[in-house]
Amino acid sequence: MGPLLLGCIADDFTGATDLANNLVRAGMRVVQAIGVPDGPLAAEVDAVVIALKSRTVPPAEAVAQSLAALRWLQARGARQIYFKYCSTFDSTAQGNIGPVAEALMDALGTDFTIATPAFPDNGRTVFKGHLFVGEVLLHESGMQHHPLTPMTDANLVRVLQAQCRRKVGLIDHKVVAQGEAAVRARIAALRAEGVGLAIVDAVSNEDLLRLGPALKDLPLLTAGSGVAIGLPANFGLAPSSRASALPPACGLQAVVSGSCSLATNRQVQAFIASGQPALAVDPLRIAAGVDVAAEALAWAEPRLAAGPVLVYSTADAGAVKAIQGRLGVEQAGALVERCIAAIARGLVERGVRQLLVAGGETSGACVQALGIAQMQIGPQIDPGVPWCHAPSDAAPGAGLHLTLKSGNFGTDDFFTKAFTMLR
Ligand SMILES: Nc1ncnc2c1ncn2[C@@H]1O[C@H](COP(=O)(O)OP(=O)(O)O)[C@@H](O)[C@H]1O
Ligand SMILES: O=C(O)[C@@H](O)C(=O)COP(=O)(O)O
Repeated sequence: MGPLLLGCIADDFTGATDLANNLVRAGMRVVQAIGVPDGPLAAEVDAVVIALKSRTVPPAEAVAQSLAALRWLQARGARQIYFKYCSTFDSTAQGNIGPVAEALMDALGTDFTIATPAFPDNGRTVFKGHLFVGEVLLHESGMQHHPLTPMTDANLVRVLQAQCRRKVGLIDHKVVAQGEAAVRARIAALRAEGVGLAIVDAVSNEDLLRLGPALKDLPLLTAGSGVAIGLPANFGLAPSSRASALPPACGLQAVVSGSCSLATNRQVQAFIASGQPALAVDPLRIAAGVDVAAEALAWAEPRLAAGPVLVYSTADAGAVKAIQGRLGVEQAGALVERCIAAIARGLVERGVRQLLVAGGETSGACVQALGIAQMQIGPQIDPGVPWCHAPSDAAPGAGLHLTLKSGNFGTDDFFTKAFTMLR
C-alpha cells in the first residue's frame, strides 16, 4: 500500500461520510475508518477519513482522540491533513473546532491554517466571515436550537477566536475571487501579521475550486466537506465513477432517526404522510426504565417484509427543550442514542441489510453498536450523503448497505428516495 495522499480526521460519523463522498466524487479512492484503525485497510486508497465522535466531548478528550488519529495518518505517510467539522460550524462554548485545530497545528509544527465550513451544494456559504445556511444567517437557521451545539452567532471569526489562543483572521471574498495568487499573497500577509487561522469566504463551488490550488502546500486544512472538492486535482486526480462502486444491495430496509434538525423533522413527516410504518420512541419512557428498544423491535419485526420501517425520536425544538428540562441535555442525548443504537442493531440482526441512520451523534452510536470498523463509500443520494457498504458483526456474510444522514441534509422524501436508488 502506497503512502496516503490525504489523511482526514472528522469530528463525527455523518460528517466523515460527507467528506469521503466529496473526495470520491472528485476522483479519490477513500475508506472511512470508524475510529483509529486497528487492522489493515480494506482496500488500496488515496485517502482515509478517520471518523471520531469528538464534536461534543470535552475539549481535552477531542484533542487526544484527534492527535491519536493524526499519528496513525502520519505513520501512513499522509501528505496533507484535513480536519473536517460541520458545515454549520457546530461547536460547544468550549470548542472543539479551535482546540483541535490548534493541537493539530502544534503537532504538525505549522503556524497557519484555514477554516471554512462553506458547502455551497448544501446552501452553506461564507461571506465577510459570516455563515449563511440557505437564505439566512446561521443563528436564524434553526441551528440556534440544536440539542447539543446551539449556534447563536454567524460571525465565524468571532466564534473561532473565542475558541483559539492564536489570532484568527479572514480571507475575504474579494481575495478568493481573484484566485490562487491572491489567496497565497493574503496568506503570506496574514502570517506576517501573526494570524494563525483564517476563516475563508466561499459562496460557490467555483470559489472552492479556485481556492484548492492555493492550499496545496499547507500541511493542515480545517473545513467542512466543501473544500475537499478542490483537493484531488492537487494530486493529479480527476473525477471517475470507478471510485464509488458498491456490491449489489439485498435484505430488508429500515430507517432509524435520532436527529431533531429541521430537515429530519420534515423527512419524518413526509415518510409518515406517505403511509409507511413509523414508530416514535419516547425519551421519558426510556428514562423510566422501560425496554423501549425491545418494544420497537417487536413492533418492527412483522412489518419489515413489506418495505422500509421508520423508528424515530425526532421531535421539534419545543419538545426537545421540554425533554432536556426533565432529563438534562447530556443525559437525554445519551439515553436516546443508546436506545436508537440498540434498535439499529436489533433490526440488522432481524435481516435489515439496507439501513438509513439520521443524525450525526446518532450515527456514531449506531455504527459503534453495529461493530462496524471500516466503510466503503458509494454513490451520492443527496449532496453530502452517500450510500456506503460495511461488514458488521451483526450482519454475518456480505455486510450491509448503510447511509449516515447528517441532520440538516437531504430532500423531504429522502427516507423513501434513498432505497429506490439501491434497486
Ligand atoms: N426527543 C428527543 N429529546 C431530546 N433529545 C433527543 C431527542 N431525540 C434525539 N435526541 C438527541 O439529540 C441529539 C441529536 O443529535 P444528532 O444525532 O447529531 O442529530 P443532528 O445530526 O440532527 O445534529 C442526539 O444526542 C439525540 O440522542
Ligand atoms: O458538514 C456537515 O454539515 C455534515 O457533514 C455534518 O457534519 C453534519 O453533522 P450532523 O448534523 O450532526 O449530522
